[in-house]
Amino acid sequence: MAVPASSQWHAVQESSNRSGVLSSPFWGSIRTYLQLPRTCQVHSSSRICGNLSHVSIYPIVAAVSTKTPPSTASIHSPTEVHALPTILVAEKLGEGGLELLRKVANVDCSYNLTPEDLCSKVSLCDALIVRSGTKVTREVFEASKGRLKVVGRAGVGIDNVDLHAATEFGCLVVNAPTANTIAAAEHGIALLAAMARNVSQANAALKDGKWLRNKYTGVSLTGKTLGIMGFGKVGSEVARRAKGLGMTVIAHDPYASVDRAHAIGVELVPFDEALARSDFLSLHMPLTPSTNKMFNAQTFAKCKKGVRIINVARGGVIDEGDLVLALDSGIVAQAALDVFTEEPPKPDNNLVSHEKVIVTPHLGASTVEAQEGVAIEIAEAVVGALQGELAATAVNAPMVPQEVLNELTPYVVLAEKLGRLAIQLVAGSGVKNVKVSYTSARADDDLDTRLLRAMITKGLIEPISSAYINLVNADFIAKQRGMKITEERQLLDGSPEVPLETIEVSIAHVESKFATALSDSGEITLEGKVKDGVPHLSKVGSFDVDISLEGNVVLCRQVDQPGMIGSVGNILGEENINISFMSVGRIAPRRKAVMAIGVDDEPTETALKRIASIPAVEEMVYLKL
Ligand SMILES: NC(=O)c1ccc[n+]([C@@H]2O[C@H](COP(=O)([O-])OP(=O)(O)OC[C@H]3O[C@@H](n4cnc5c(N)ncnc54)[C@H](O)[C@@H]3O)[C@@H](O)[C@H]2O)c1
Ligand SMILES: O=C(O)[C@H](O)COP(=O)(O)O
Repeated sequence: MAVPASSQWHAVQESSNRSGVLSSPFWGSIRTYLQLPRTCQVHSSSRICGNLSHVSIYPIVAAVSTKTPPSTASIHSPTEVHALPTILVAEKLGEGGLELLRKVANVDCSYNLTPEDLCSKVSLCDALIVRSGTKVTREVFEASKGRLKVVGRAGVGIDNVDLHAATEFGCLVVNAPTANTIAAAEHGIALLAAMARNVSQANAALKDGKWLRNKYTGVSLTGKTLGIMGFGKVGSEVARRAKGLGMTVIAHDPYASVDRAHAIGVELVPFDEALARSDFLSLHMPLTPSTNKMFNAQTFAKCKKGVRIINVARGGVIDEGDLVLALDSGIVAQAALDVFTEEPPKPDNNLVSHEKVIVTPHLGASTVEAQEGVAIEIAEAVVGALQGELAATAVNAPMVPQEVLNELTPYVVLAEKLGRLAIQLVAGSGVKNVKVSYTSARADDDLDTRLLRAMITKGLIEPISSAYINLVNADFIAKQRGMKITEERQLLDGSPEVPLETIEVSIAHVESKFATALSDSGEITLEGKVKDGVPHLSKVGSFDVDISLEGNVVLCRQVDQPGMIGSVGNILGEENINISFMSVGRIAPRRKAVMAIGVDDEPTETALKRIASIPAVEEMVYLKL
C-alpha cells in the first residue's frame, strides 16, 4: 500500500481499554507520585475517591514488571490481596490523627521501640510516623527494603530523620510544620519570663522549705532588647509576644524578609549586631550542618556581658560545653533550655544541673491543642502521600499542587515511556548525557517539569538496573550513575491551554541498536506528544511517526514501497499478534521509511525474525514499554 507523502497511516485497531485503573487521574497519581511498582494494582471497590476505606494497594500475583521492591513482593501474599497499607506510629500521637489514619490503614502504635525493634517492624510498614524522639536512620530505610514509602514527622524539626537516606531509598518525608508554632512560641515566652524571675529556682527552694526573697531577685523584661535568632514561624510569634511585654525586638535571619519583619515592628540585623545589642537571645533556627554549634565560645564572646539565652529550637545549635564555661565566667548570665544535644540528657549533664540554668524536657510542642493539631496535620499529609498526592509539606521532594499533577498526568506517563523506549535503543552501556526538550506555549514559570524529568529518569534507568525510582530519588540516582540530564524549552506561539506540545528525549555519545533513531546530529532521539489524553510517539530520529504508546512497539526501517504494511501486518496476524496502532513516516516517496507498530501482545522470536527477513526491511527493533 502506498502511503500519502504528507501523512502517516494510522490505525489498525485502537485499544478499547483506556478507561482502566491508570487512566483516572486519581488512581494514576497514586502510582505517579510514590511510583508504586508496576506489580502493584491500586483497586477501589468504590469510585468515590474520598472514601479510602475501599482502597487497597497490592501486588499483582502474576508480575508483569521486573522491578519490585523486594519486601513488597515477599510481604504480600495472594491471600492478602485486599490488605490496607500499614502505618507504624512510633511515638504518641493525638487521637484525632489516629482516627484519620485508622480509616485508611492498619495502624500499629508501638512506642519506645529500640532501634532494632524499629528496624524489624519497619519492613512490614508502608508509612512511619514519629516525633523528635525516634531516630530514623539509614539502617531504618535499609531494613524497610523499599516498602516504606512515607515518613511523617509529627512536628517541625526533621533533624532526627536521615533525609539523604530517605531520598536515596525513594521514601517521601513529610512534616507538620504549622500546628505547634504557637505552642513553641508560648513556651519560649514562658521560659523567658521564668528565667528572668528565677521562678524555677525559687519554686524548688520554697518546696525545700527555703524562703529566699533576696536571692531570687530577677530582672525586668520591659525596655530590654530581645534578639530573635531565626525569624521563621516560631521566631516571629515570639517576637509578637515579646513586643507585648514592652521589649525592643531585633532579629537575625539571613533568609527572612525585611518587609515581614517591619510589619511586626522588628528590625532585622546582622548576626554580630544581634549578639552585641541583645539582653536576651531567643534561638529559633533549624539544626543543620551550618547552624550546628553556631553558639559557641567565639559567639558568646561577642555578646553583651550578662546576656540571657533561651533555646526552644534544637540543643545542637549551642556548644553545650562552651555554654557551661560562659555561664561560669558570667559572660552568659542565665539560660533557659527546652532542647539538648542528647535527649534525654545524661543524668550527670552539668548544663542541666547548673544553678543559672532552667530546663524543660523538650516541651515546646507539648500542649493539648498543639498535639491534636500536629496529629491531624501529619495524618492528613501521610494519608495524602499514600494516596499519591504531592504533599504540601514534603521535605525531600518537589511540591506539585494537585491541579498541576492532574493536568500533567498523561505527560508524566509519556515521559516515562519515552525514557523507557530511548534506553532500549542504546547499544551497549554508558549513557551519560541525556537532553530533554519541551515545546510549549506556556511560559517557563507556568510549567513545572520536575515531575516529567523524574519520570524520564525512571524510564531511562529502571530497564537497565535494579534501582527503584520515583520522584523522590530520581535526581539522586541519575547523579549516582553519572547520568547528566539537562532540560531545555522552546516557547511556542499559540494557546497555553495544554501544558506541552512535545517532549523530546535525546541521548548523546552512544551507539544505537536502531541506527534510524539517530538524529542528524547523531543522538538517539525520540519525540512524543499527548493526543486526547493518550501518549503518542511522534518522532523517531528524523522520521515522523504517530503511534499510541500502549502495549509494546516494533520499529522497522524499510524501503518505502507498496505492500510493506501488508507484509508486516500479515506476519503479525499469522502469529496472532494484535496490532494496536501502525504508522509510517518517510522522507520522500520510494526512499527510506520508518514503520512504527504498536502491538498488544509480545511477538515471538519467530515473528520478529520473519519481519526482519522481509527483503525491504533494513533494520528492526522490538521495544517493551
Ligand atoms: N521545642 C520544641 O518543642 C519546638 C517546637 C517547634 C519548633 N521547634 C524548633 O524551632 C525551630 C524553628 O521552627 P519554625 O517552625 O519556626 O521553623 P521555620 O522554618 O519557620 O523557621 C526557621 C528560621 O530559621 C532561619 N534560619 C536558618 N538558618 C539560620 C541561621 N543560620 N541563622 C538565623 N536564622 C536561620 C530560617 O530562615 C527560618 O526563617 C526549629 O528548630 C524547630 O525544630 C522546637
Ligand atoms: O520540631 C518540633 O516540632 C518540636 O521540636 C516538637 O518535637 P516533638 O514532636 O518531639 O515534641
